Amino acid sequence: MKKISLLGATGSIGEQTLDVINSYRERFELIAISFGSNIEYGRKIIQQFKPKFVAVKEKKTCEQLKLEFLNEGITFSYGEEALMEAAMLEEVEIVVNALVGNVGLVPTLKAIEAGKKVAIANKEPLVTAGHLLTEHARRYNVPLLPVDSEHSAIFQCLQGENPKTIERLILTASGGSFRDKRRDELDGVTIEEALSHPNWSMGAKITIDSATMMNKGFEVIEAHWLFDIPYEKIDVLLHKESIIHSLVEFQDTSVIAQLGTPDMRVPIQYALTYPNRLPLTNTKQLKLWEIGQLHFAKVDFNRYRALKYAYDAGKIGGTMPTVLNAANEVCVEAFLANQITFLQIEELIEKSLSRHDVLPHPSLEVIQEVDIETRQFVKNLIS
Ligand SMILES: NC(=O)C1=CN([C@@H]2O[C@H](COP(=O)(O)OP(=O)(O)OC[C@H]3O[C@@H](n4cnc5c(N)ncnc54)[C@H](OP(=O)(O)O)[C@@H]3O)[C@@H](O)[C@H]2O)C=CC1
Ligand SMILES: CC(=O)[C@@H](O)[C@H](O)COP(=O)(O)O
Ligand SMILES: [Mn+2]
Repeated sequence: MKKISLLGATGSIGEQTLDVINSYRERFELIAISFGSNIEYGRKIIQQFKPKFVAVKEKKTCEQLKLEFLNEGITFSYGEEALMEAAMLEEVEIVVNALVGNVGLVPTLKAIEAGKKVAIANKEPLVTAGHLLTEHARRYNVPLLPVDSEHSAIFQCLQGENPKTIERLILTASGGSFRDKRRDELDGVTIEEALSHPNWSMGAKITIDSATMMNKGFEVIEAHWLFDIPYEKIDVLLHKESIIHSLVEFQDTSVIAQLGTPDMRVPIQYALTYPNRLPLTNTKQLKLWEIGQLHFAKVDFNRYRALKYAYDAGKIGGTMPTVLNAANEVCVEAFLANQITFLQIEELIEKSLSRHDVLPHPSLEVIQEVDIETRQFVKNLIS
């Protein structure tokens, strides 16, 4: 029985992880969950899976649930400490990090320190502090198992291969909600339009990141850290169907790709069962004859400026990716709250990056300071 702690259980990845766990109850046991403010869904998960430990964001939610589940042997806790506790519980073997945002950084470090395998969907900590997470994973000899579809694809393509023979990684990109619009057509786009991803149903934050293509920029940085590949050897390829999830080119010019219908339960389940595979229930098999054609195009960095900022920030390194992520988190939240326009997301990120004096090899403390300072800078600009 694989014992799991699921951080961010009420989100899009969280829900799909629960679906995988539920279809293999004889193999997986949900020991702990965390969630933020979605108490209705959180309550349902507790009723269905009866986890032993529940971490929530607010004290009020914690107190309410304690009363509701009195005498059921469940420990409830709240705040950042609770998230860390959920990541470190003795009996847990694997932590699935399905949180959104940099809030997942410290719990991931703690999970690694506690010797847990980490299935990581939460990409923002890898952008903010990829060096710390990967150094930590090496030091504690713990695997960081990719859940992001592109990274899972690359991970699958690399099984049995010598990493030294990799020529380049090719991340596919759908182009997001506005892929059929020119840059000069992005001026008045609405939140609703931005939230309409062509291929994937995901949480709001990543859907906006896909629309700006900051998501792909984050994935470039994520790939750099997870696979230890220089930025010069990581490409992005526009592929509107999201059927090829990513590709690896080897030195002998062979290219290996991983394909499948867009369903996040595939990479989630692979991370949970790795190095084995299990049948996935209730999903569509890939029928290429029904799709007929797949499309590919080169990325225009002037159209997708956020992607360019991410490459630049990644190459500069140090605290620059921390600034990139922090500014992006504040901007996406502000866009979703109707405080800034879609194009202002890029503008404000560019302003944050260009004023920043990079600090090399930042410690966790430095990263946290830069993160807070950047958020404040962007909030001041917005207000
Ligand atoms: N969705 C997808 O298909 C994919 C997502 N990813 C990445 O996976 C991560 C999760 O994405 P997604 O599932 O879409 O996100 P969602 O917004 O759907 O879910 C986020 C989860 O994190 C919880 N949460 C958010 N903020 C806090 C906080 N401050 N403290 C505690 N818990 C918090 C939410 O709780 P609540 O809702 O209860 O407030 C929710 O459970 C992101 O980093 C994303 O980039 C990567 C590839 C695909
Ligand atoms: C499902 C997944 O992994 C997302 O990160 C997805 O990649 C978003 O699609 P695009 O960023 O390619 O639009
Ligand atoms: Mn992805």
